[in-house]
Amino acid sequence: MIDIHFIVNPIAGSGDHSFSEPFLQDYFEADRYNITIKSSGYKGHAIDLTKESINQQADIIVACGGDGTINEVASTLVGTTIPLGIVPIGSGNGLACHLNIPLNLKKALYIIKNNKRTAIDVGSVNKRYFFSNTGFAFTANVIENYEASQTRTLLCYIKACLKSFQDYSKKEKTVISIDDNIEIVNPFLIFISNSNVMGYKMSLTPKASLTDGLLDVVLVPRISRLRMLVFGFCMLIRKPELLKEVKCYQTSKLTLLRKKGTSFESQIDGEISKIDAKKLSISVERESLNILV
Ligand SMILES: Nc1ncnc2c1ncn2[C@@H]1O[C@H](COP(=O)(O)OP(=O)(O)OP(=O)(O)O)[C@@H](O)[C@H]1O
Repeated sequence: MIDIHFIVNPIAGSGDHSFSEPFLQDYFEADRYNITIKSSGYKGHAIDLTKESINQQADIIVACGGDGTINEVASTLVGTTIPLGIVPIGSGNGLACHLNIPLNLKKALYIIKNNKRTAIDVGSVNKRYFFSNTGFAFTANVIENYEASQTRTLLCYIKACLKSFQDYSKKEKTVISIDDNIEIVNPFLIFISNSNVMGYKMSLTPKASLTDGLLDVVLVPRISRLRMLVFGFCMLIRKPELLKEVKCYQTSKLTLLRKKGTSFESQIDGEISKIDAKKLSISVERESLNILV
């Protein structure tokens, strides 16, 4: 028998999800599969549910949600041999999009049933894992405004972007040094990505690969509002490097040092996260997560 545990975020995306044993048994026959369904009740709960499933010797653990839920489940699975399945019922679904996991529920379930595994790279910021991306300044502010809107739709995401453009000039002064050779005063954006999709099929790092042992970095210094709009357009056409102020490169590790500013306002896989440390060590662990694709 194959034990599959589904960890469902009931509020992900539209928040209208019906996972029941009879429904899943239409895809996973009762004589071959044991199905367990767990529902997360609050932020971070999926971590404990995954730990419990590991102790219960699950053969496959499936994250049903968006990038935030995947982060919680996958972070707990790194270093184990248990493969992660993904049912993308979130809003942005960035990692699922990179992996070509269909948004169609039935098709996503067949991918899990096929049991085809691949190992992907995993990013880490001061030992916190990210699978899709992490970012500072504008990208963190967008997520902060998005979370405050309480509704996870594309329209709310666009409104969060517009509000973040307005907020930018009101932010406290920050000075960030990168690998001791680049110093940015009030950066507009620092974005570090493992995957090639941010969410809603948008991308700042279209050339990123989940298996190259590298992170794709996008740095945008302080720019005028007009240049911000041009940058927004370049992002929509997936060519951020067209703006001459933008620096894009790949690396396996980097260090950010906060020389001025009270904390690193950051987002990790689309969830806001304030990091008080002065120094951030960001790196990639090669092919450390098994995933069903
Ligand atoms: N029952 C719950 N109530 C409130 N928040 C929850 C609950 N269960 C999980 N969460 C939190 O909801 C947040 C958002 O989840 P998730 O990322 O899966 O969906 P999403 O934001 O709609 O999708 P995406 O990240 O792809 O845009 C996560 O931080 C998760 O920890």
